[in-house]
Amino acid sequence: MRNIIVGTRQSALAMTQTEHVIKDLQALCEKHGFSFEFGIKKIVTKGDQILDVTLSKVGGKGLFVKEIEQALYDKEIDIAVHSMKDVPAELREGFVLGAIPEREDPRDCLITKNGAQLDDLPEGAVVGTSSLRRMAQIKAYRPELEVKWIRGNIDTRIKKLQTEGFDAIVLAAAGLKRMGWEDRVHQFLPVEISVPAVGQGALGIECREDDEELLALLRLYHHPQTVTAVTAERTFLAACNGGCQVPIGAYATVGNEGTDEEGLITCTGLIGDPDTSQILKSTKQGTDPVQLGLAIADELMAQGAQRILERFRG
Ligand SMILES: NCc1[nH]cc(CCC(=O)O)c1CC(=O)O
Repeated sequence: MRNIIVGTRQSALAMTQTEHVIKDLQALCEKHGFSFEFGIKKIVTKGDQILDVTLSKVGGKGLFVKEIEQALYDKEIDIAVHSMKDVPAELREGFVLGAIPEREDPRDCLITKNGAQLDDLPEGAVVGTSSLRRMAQIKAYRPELEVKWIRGNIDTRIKKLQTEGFDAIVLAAAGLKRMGWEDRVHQFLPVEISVPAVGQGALGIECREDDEELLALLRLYHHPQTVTAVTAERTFLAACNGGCQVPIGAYATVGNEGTDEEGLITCTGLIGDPDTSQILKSTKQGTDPVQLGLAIADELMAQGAQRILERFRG
């Protein structure tokens, strides 16, 4: 019986995600005859220590991931559970994403003080977000609203909605759903209004690339459509050379099984300018996620994305 140690950040969301993953893996072990036990080790990351600062100001991709990879390398842990949207384009050498399980709701959502939806917020209402991508899209859709920074874990942000003069906040639906807080959501924003972050709603299970017995289990947890969608999105992101601190979003879906469109990928890429509210967007279809991601990046570059990206890359 091998004891698998799962590393996680200590935020409520990270802990919930990790417990959820362990439950799924235990079920797979039972079903397929693996004899693993699972334990949790909490790790404090740099991203967690500086939650009150705009992350783009402190710079660095993968702020939440570095310390966790070090623990994997030192064999203090065997698995790291990440939100895919926090996973940098390239993993440290010697590590792989052993599984990308089925995606939760990819959308952004709105929680408002008085239950209003985005269209009903009065002129001058203050909307809190911690992402340049959300900021650019909300400003473009409702220019008369005031969009302000709000930082902190989701529980902190929900508290700040009540205490710090915000009328609404925008968060990832997936986090709220995993926390069991879906009933607090006043509006799930259609992806036409807010293109989600690359990988939003998906988890990535990282492990050492030579950990064969663990990889055999994780392979059973892989969700092919999610992998294809996230690959298209991440290829687009990498081609734009942007981490999660630039105003970039992408969202891909894979056609329904058993229909004519099985395997057809539809992907939208977005680069927004939170200063001018200019939005560059392109939607394309194809069957190869890498080519699709690259083609969308090319299209946005042709539309002038470079000028926006340069300002935020730092
Ligand atoms: N950047 C923080 C972060 N990383 C993952 C999620 C939500 C869950 C997910 O996207 O899987 C969040 C919170 C948020 O953006 O509201």
